[in-house]
Amino acid sequence: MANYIIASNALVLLAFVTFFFVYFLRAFILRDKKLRPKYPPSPWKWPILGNLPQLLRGGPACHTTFRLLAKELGPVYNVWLGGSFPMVIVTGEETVHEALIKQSSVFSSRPKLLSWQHISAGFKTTMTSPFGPHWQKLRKTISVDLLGPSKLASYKPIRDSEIQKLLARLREQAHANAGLVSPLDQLRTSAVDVIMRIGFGEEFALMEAVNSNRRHAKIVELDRCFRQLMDAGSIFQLVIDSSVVARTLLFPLARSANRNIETVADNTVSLVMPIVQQRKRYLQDHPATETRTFVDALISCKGESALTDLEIVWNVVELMVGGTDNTSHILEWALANMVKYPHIQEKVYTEVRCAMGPNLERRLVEESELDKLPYLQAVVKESMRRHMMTPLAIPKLAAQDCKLSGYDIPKGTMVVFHAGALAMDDDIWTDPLNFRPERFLAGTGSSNAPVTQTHKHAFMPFGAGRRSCPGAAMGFLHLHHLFANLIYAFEWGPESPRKAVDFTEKFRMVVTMKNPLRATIKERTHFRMM
Ligand code: HEM
Repeated sequence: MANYIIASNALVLLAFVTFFFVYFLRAFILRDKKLRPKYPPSPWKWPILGNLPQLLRGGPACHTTFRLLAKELGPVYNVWLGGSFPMVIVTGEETVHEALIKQSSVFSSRPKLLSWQHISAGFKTTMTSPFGPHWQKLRKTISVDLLGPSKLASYKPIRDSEIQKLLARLREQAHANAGLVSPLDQLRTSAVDVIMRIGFGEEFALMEAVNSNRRHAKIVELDRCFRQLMDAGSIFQLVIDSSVVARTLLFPLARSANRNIETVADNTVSLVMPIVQQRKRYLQDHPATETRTFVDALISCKGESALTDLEIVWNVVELMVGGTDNTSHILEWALANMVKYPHIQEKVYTEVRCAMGPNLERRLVEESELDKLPYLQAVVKESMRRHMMTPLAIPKLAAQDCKLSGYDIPKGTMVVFHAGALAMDDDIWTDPLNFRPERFLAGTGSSNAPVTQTHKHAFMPFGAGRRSCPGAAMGFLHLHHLFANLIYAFEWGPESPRKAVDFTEKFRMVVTMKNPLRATIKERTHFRMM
């Protein structure tokens, strides 16, 4: 017994001695500054809680808190959310280029956020998948088979018929409400309908003929799931996903947020799975069928690239959410600015009319005419800059130890590239708070070139580098085409002459209007609906 006590005391003593030896050895080695890791600066932090209190005090507008912190700390800094690693925030153009372009293989992975696993079949979707062969195969399928130029062109009849329906719905709503409309709801219905038809195929659209009410109910249900899925990506969720301390402190809230995600995930799967399985059976029975829809392309991945039914469901849902939420909210911001700045609206309208030529019988602005509308395109871009929809993009993960702007970034660090801060940087943009579409046109400014020509990453609403949005071309096409037709068909005015548009922002992970736009519309005199 005595021997046992002596042995265990000796062990404890040895452990202490080893600990202090290692501690002092490390301190001795790191005395030399060159050997000491140089981490990015961070704001003053609380013990254990790190920077959580500052972040939570900033409320939901933490993208603004992050932007303001950059003024104090510089273009790369750490915030501690109570996890094992800090989160690195990047707000500088050169650092974005260094990370996402020059070191793209290091900064092209994603963190495995707890909530994502429920809505990605365990990180098996394009957006959530870590950098590697699975992501590369998915990304290729999406970029070539679903969103390549010829595929985009093939969806034109769908876009045209949905624009007709959108204009008709707005006109109907205006007639019933003395000219007053709520464009967001109409834009969402349209965006969801277009993406459903592209995603699931015309067979889905044909349900309309069979039972229009049932189809509409399904669209509404799916849209509700899409909205809830966007909420699942809120900044609150990001914080509790990445911080043990936040999860522990806010346990009841964190638990209920997780339950919500599980519920919305179950609802989404129960709605989409039957469509996927039905289409799979059809393709098995008709092997010669041409690949047309998102679902078809994902089902046709064979061999090593083959996806399970659940993976197909979540990949198709991800594309649909990407294609609906952004488009409808960006257009809402653009229309709000048209109401606020009638002279800009008039300029857009004049440009569209000139591009349409003298033939006033024409009813829709054609996609082929969009190239003749540089001012309209600049207005859309300025709306995206001024109200950057995804200011923090989607977080990345450092796949290995590396250096960024001279700082050491350990493997496994979550890195957020702050596109919103770049879009409002007053070292890059003149009067960034002002809505000035001209800044995107050549021939303006002292250098006679648009800002984006000299500052490549100043405007990155679709992210940058390997993980940038594969739907950018589709996104711009939908935005320009819809916006041109909305301005060509209607003159947009305020809800009432004395009520200014409320531009207050609401931030979940995307920036939307806190109070959805309500506006009056007047049909343009030349415009005739079929
Ligand atoms: C105006 C519309 C759109 C905007 C503003 C937008 C914005 C973004 C942003 C900011 C990212 C993150 C990029 C990053 O991590 O650096 C992203 C990723 C993504 N977007 Fe979009 N998007 C739009 C439309 C679309 C459309 C139409 C689709 C597909 C139909 C789509 C599918 C995706 C996918 C799959 C990813 C993940 C890419 C990856 O991780 O490899 N998006 N988008």
